[in-house]
Amino acid sequence: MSLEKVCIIGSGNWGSAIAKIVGTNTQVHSQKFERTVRQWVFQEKIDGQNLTDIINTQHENVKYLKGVQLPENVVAIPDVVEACKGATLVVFVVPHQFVRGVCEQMKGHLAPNARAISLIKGLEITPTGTRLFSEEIERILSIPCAALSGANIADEVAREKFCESTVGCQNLNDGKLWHSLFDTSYFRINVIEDHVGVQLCGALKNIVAVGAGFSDGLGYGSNTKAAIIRRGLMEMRKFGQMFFGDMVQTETFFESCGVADLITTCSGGRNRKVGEAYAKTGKPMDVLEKELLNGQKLQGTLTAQEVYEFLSHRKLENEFPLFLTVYRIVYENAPVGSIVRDI
Ligand SMILES: NC(=O)c1ccc[n+]([C@@H]2O[C@H](COP(=O)([O-])OP(=O)(O)OC[C@H]3O[C@@H](n4cnc5c(N)ncnc54)[C@H](O)[C@@H]3O)[C@@H](O)[C@H]2O)c1
Ligand SMILES: O=P(O)(O)OC[C@H](O)CO
Repeated sequence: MSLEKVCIIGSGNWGSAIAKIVGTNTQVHSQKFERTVRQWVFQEKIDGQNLTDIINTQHENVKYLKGVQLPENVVAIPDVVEACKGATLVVFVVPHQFVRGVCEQMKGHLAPNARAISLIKGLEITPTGTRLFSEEIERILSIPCAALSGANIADEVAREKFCESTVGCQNLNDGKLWHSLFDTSYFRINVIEDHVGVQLCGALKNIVAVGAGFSDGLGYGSNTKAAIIRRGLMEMRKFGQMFFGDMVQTETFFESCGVADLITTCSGGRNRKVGEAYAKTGKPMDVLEKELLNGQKLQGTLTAQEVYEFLSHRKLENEFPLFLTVYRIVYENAPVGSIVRDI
């Protein structure tokens, strides 16, 4: 049996943390995977040096995951076509606004039996429809795509602090393979057959996290945040039921990708952090993103806008008061205090 050739598309904070796990596991399971893991890195200069050269010599992504050693079998490649050529397993981990462009470049370069997994927390939403990134990847590249999502703040995972994550897939044989690629003693994977629910949770929780940040910035306490989390969870489930019906299982909301991710993201995530700073300073979100995240990307504000456009097109925005309020605060200058008054 030939060995699986793994490639990672993306090298931000989560992309780097996952490269550490994948690079380790291809060595542990050498009967299944080729040792070398190719990682597509969006090229940038750090003090005059290419980020890819730094990763390949120092084995550290000094911009997006400072202080964490990457396995030396992870090879950073700036050209996406070269990185993915002939790959049989493709791990997508780029911020959601870049997925389509990257996929278009990869067309025709993967192995014929390739499979993918999306670690992206976002949805492809337009006023006329909503698509999961697994569907978008399947549509553009004509390969099956599973999803991984969970209560996984990248810095904590990279420092090997115990957590769980959920793989949602349509084919349990592929699920076993993804389990071997990602599961470690500190990153425990549960495989379920609900790739839709896994992705919906990962995307929508980012809107709730921005709301939790507003609450923190206004000085409200744990009770208020718990109320935002509870209402957020209800809206996430309702969105799933309304637009994906039986494809989303209620049990999925009790997995790591569901309530656990909501809790962690509303406590320690970037969306929460920037939401808090917005409530305290009133500076525009894009300015705060630049000031506070050093090139990392906020996903919750964009998702709030995309979800609002999708819902308002159907005159359903009032059915989702928390999602609507986060949108109005960010994009319509609604007072931050409406996060408790209007939900
Ligand atoms: N960071 C986390 O803790 C975490 C955990 C779980 C899931 N996620 C999800 O993983 C996905 C990727 O996030 P991340 O944290 O790895 O990234 P990030 O936000 O840390 O970094 C942004 C990345 O985008 C790249 N980039 C910038 N401009 C680009 C362009 N024009 N085209 C392509 N790439 C470009 C940057 O080089 C960088 O690699 C997101 O959907 C996120 O929600 C993140
Ligand atoms: O930092 P955030 O807000 O993008 O959240 C990170 C992860 O999704 C938490 O699981």
